[in-house]
Amino acid sequence: MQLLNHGIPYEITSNVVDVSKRFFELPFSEREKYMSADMGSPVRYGTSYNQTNDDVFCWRDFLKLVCHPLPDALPHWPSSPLDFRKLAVSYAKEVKFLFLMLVDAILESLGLMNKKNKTEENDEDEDEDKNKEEDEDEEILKEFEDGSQLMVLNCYPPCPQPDLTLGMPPHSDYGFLTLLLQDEVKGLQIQHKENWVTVKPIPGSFVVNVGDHLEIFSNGTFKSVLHRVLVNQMNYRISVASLHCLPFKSIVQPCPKLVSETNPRHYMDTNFASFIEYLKSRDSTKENFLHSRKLTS
Ligand SMILES: O=C(O)CCC(=O)C(=O)O
Ligand SMILES: [Fe+2]
Repeated sequence: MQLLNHGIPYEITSNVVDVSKRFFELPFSEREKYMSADMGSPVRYGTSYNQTNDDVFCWRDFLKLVCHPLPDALPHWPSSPLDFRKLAVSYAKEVKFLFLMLVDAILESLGLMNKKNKTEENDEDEDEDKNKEEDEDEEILKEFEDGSQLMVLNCYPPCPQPDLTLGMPPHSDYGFLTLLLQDEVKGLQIQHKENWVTVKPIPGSFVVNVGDHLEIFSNGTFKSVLHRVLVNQMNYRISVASLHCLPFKSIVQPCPKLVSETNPRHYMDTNFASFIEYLKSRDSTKENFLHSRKLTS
């Protein structure tokens, strides 16, 4: 899905793409300051997926920025280019707000949002049950507000032999939703009915990708989307992905209200620790993470 007319000023999206480009143009000595093998680091620069244990490298540099809680993470973000933090922060805040609007709509589409209706006059018993449900629904939304946000700046340099490699191999995103901004260079493809379809870049628009957690939470109503990135001989390509999840410590599970005798749960509980375990043990012959959380009956 591509999202247009989302209300985020074009200046903010184009500035974050521009400052990302300038970060990747810095001398390596400046960029390498942010290299870290620690997956929990608030800022991490690297190549491929994980240059310490990938067998085959992808044609990609990345900078990962933890965005939540922002006051703790921000002092670790790059201070060069000089306007980096300012532009990345204003983008991160806008995109989080947009994510929450999308969550609200998704919860409603799943029948999980009973909007508070303060003006309506109902009889009192009914009111009490209704209020309880409304409170539970507000709780879910509150958890998303406190949820984690990870921003990934991707840079795919021109490649002399693009047919021999990929910018990113096929994967689905860990997390609930990813809001992805791409520059005007083609490269992103999503899998649709066994075919790879190129997503046409529309300046200022967001590609919204369903992540593994939304598939689990919705008990399979939403399906996470497999995607990959091609590289080309001519152009640098920049993308900025904002991955949104529940708080790191939360258990992700099919929403109890969506599970019933006729619609049993299709996924095990999961959390961030099990994902890290999976990443460490990953080899290219293994099933993907979501698959490893599926219940078979
Ligand atoms: O560069 C892109 O278009 C996709 C990036 C992506 O899939 C990711 O960062 O997870
Ligand atoms: Fe992705």
